Amino acid sequence: QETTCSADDETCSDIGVGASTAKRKIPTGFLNLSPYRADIHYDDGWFGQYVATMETNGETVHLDTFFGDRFFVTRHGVREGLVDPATDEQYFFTVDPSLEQNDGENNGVQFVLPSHAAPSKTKCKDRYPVCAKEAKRGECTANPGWMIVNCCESCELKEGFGHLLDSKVRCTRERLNATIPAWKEGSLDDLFTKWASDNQYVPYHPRVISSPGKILGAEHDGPWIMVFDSFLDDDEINALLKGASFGAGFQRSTDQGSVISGSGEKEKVISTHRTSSNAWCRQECEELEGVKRVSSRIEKFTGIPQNNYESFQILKYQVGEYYKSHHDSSSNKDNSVSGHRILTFFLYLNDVLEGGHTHFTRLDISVKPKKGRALVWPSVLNEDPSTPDLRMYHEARPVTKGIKFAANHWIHQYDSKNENLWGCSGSFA
Ligand SMILES: O=C(O)CCC(=O)C(=O)O
Ligand SMILES: [Fe+2]
Repeated sequence: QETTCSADDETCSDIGVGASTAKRKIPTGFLNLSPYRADIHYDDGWFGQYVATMETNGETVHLDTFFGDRFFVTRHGVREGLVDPATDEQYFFTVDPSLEQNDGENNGVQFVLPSHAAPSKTKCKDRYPVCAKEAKRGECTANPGWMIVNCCESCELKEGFGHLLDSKVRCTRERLNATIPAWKEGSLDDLFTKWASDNQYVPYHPRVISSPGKILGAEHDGPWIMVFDSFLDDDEINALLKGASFGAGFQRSTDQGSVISGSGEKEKVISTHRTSSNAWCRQECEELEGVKRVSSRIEKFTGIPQNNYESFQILKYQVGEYYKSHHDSSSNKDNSVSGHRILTFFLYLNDVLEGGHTHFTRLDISVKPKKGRALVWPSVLNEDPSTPDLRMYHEARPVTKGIKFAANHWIHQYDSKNENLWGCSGSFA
């Protein structure tokens, strides 16, 4: 039978967050007849909360909802709304008592996304009712990437930003003040030579694993690869691990799919190449004392400003999990604003009982995870830092016993802070 609940009833808060009056629970079926995979979002009056994905296979998604709940649908993986082409109105669905069916079998409410539902032809559109309010309080300039893409209409009205929806206009190095490269010819050799020979690095226990001509005590002749066995102390490791649980926490790793909207959004796809989970260290995590110490140490080591770094990405591998062979930068010319990832600082945050080695597949060099160790390698050529070094493919071997925690700190050839702020890196986090 029907259940009722009030705002302080826990069962009311699974989807129908913030109910102020008693709400009646009712199952809703969502059926997708359109050719687009579609995400269902609970309308929280703000930017919505993702609840489920509707496939195009004719299967109904069943959700427990409450009367009064409102939902909207977007194209899967991005926030581009699906609209009725006749009216250009986005599909919203309110769970209304008048829609209740009681035919014995199909009790509840049904929402059908019709076959003609499609992304809007109007590109500069508000995707959320709250856009006007957000634009008014200055969000188009404070958070321009997200806002231009999601609240284009309001940002055009408020700031004249409509033309910036086109990522080719919005995302140029000139516009985003990202024209000075971190490395020129020879910078890479100079840096690794300094790390391997200057006494100031001795406390971090440097070791050259591979170097051109086997110079400076390398085990292998090849591109530069170094480790610092005492790079991190326990406080720093604990800070990174603690910060990993802030925000969204560990999520199954995704890849960037292809660009699917003119504004430059890329779909997130679950990776088969990589079965680990990862968390991004942003905001409060980046404020942690230990985390700040690690990033300023890396900045001091490299002489490359923080603006060129991505946030720490923290990785978790359970038994059997791996990351197959890949290159950390794009393997051809990189026309993105921040350019190639030129250097990877890879940090091991624990000792792994067995497995989990980082293996350079084309060089056949393996590095064992060890708590506090940093593994550092370039992804571009010394002679020309705009060209990827294709010898640097590597993989994370499966963990066979225990668990592995590690962190990436990727450094770009150009400033990446404005690129992120202006929504030019394919993700709008
Ligand atoms: O886990 C490892 O050893 C390597 C991971 C890696 O290459 C990456 O996350 O890009
Ligand atoms: Fe990698």
